Amino acid sequence: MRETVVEIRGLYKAFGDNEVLRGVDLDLYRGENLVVLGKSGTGKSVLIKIMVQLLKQDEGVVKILGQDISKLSLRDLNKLRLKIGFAFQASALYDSMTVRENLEFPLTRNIKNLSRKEIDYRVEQLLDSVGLPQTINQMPAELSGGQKKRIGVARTLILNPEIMLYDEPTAGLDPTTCIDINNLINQVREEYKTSSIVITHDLTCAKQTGDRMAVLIEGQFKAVGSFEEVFEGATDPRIKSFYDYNFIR
Ligand SMILES: Nc1ncnc2c1ncn2[C@@H]1O[C@H](COP(=O)(O)OP(=O)(O)OP(=O)(O)O)[C@@H](O)[C@H]1O
Repeated sequence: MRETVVEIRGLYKAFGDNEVLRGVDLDLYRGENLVVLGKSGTGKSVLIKIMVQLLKQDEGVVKILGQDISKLSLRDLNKLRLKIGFAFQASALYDSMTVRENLEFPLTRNIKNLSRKEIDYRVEQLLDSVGLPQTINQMPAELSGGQKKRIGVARTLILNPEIMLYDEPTAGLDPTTCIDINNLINQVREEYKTSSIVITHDLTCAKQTGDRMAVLIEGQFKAVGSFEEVFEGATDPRIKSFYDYNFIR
């Protein structure tokens, strides 16, 4: 039996007349990478923002690690949020801080009484994991786009999240760097035993990282399954066109 770490049922969200999510059901199983695909503006970011309650749903239930997030006190919600790593579309590093300070920040803000040695160990371990130990004293402005993404992932991992949410991890990167980031997403799963939702437009990223695909169309998941199940022999023209206009390696 697969353990469900995120369970979404009957999720609705509208902004005025704009009905974005119209009955979303989705499960994320422990240890899998689930890719969420959909055209621009279909509500992918809204969905993950609801998962961390940066936005509130109008209707529906989101259970994370067994907890109904809309029923939690702010204190319990904040505790749960620490188990969810949110790797933003832009890497969201603090420009005025070095790489070391960027990584230390979530640690020292959330865990009291860590020794200098423990902090240094954790920062260095994470930088090794993402293959960038040499950047420790650099400023974000000195890093390439791909390096910034890696540091963003390292910073997200520093609190040992059980669930990772990647929002457009390969956006704006050249094809070779995209492959590096896809490999990193897979490596993170192996090394840190995370369960992840990867939001992307990039079908190469989807194919390389995803155990399952979920395609969001008109506010609902219309197809969920392996890459082959969803795309090969797809008859729904909305899914077919998505596939046809992407270049797959
Ligand atoms: N805070 C908000 N207030 C009003 N409308 C919003 C808000 N956030 C999102 N929307 C609207 O919800 C819809 C879905 O937005 P969302 O950012 O989730 O799309 P997306 O699928 O992530 O797109 P992209 O792939 O371009 O990032 C859009 O029409 C957007 O304008």
